[in-house]
Amino acid sequence: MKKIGILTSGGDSQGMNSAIRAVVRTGIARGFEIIGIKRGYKGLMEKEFSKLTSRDVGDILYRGGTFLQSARSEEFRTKEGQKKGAYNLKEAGIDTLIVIGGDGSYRGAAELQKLGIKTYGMPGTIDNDIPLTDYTIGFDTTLNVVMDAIGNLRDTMSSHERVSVIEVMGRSSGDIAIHAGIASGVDAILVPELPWDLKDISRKLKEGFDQGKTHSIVVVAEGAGKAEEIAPLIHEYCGLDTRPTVLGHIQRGGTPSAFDRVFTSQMGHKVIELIENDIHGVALGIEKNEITYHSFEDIFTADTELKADLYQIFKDLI
Ligand SMILES: Nc1ncnc2c1ncn2[C@@H]1O[C@H](COP(=O)(O)OP(=O)(O)O)[C@@H](O)[C@H]1O
Ligand SMILES: O=P(O)(O)OC[C@H]1O[C@](O)(COP(=O)(O)O)[C@@H](O)[C@@H]1O
Repeated sequence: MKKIGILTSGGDSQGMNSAIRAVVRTGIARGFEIIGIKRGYKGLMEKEFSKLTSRDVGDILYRGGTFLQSARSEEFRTKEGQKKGAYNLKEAGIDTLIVIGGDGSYRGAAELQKLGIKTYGMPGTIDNDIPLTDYTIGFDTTLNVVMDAIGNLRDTMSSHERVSVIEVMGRSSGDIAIHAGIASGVDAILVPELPWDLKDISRKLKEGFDQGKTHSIVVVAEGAGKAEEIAPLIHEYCGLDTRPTVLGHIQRGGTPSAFDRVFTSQMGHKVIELIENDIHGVALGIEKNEITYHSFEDIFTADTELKADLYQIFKDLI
């Protein structure tokens, strides 16, 4: 019976469990054996393999995180580590591997493809920073978590007439900040992809308070700066009382949204179809509401989309 390996790698994201469940259940129904690999490429190095049954993936659909767990592996970054990974898979009779993770995980999968393993990627990162997919796994859930947190902060900031400076995740992407910022009607959004002028922002915040506002919210993507540094600067520039909040890993938890559950189920189903058709060396995505796939090479060379149009909408709405 053909064996298919599956692992989750890099930062976990809400919906990974749903994707694993869909792969296991569809795969078994089509006559494949699904082998779960624990702790991403780290577990691949250490041969942490075990066969997954339909029952093993019961009760995980609505849980955040990944029951296969995730890790980062320095050993796997090396050529020797990658050869060891391919060897460990072949030794266990696994010639096909599904990797759920972000850009780094995709790079590892592409290396394994060159070493004779048929690999597949699924975009598992809350940051939404994988090209050729409109959404990544967990992004939608994270937006809802951030939106709730901003709502809570707004309540208390309003009572005390303060400015809340909220740092959200996104090492090199402003997607969480822009989407959550628009959804929450915030006053300023700082992202790594676009320039910003803190003195100008501070002046506008002050104008708002002078016109009767009782609170203001500034969202900062972590790749653009630190809330702990930006909050005192705003105070220095305009005199308003400010408070920094780093949302941190709270954003990566929580039960997956309906959107994240449904599209990961579709992707898990689709990847088994690709395996049956012997199409490999590709990563899946969702584009215009359709599950699509592209070669790793196309993903690595695609332009990283700047969300300038969405940012412009935000500017027009404040
Ligand atoms: N350029 C690369 N080549 C091969 N493997 C890589 C590469 N970059 C990252 N990896 C592997 O993928 C793992 C996850 O990558 P990382 O960048 O931490 O997360 P993500 O996949 O979420 O971007 C790393 O720990 C490493 O083992
Ligand atoms: O949990 P860690 O290892 O501190 O990683 C934090 C990072 O995880 C992320 O949420 C997502 O990163 P990945 O692309 O590795 O999934 C980043 O925005 C953040 O900088």
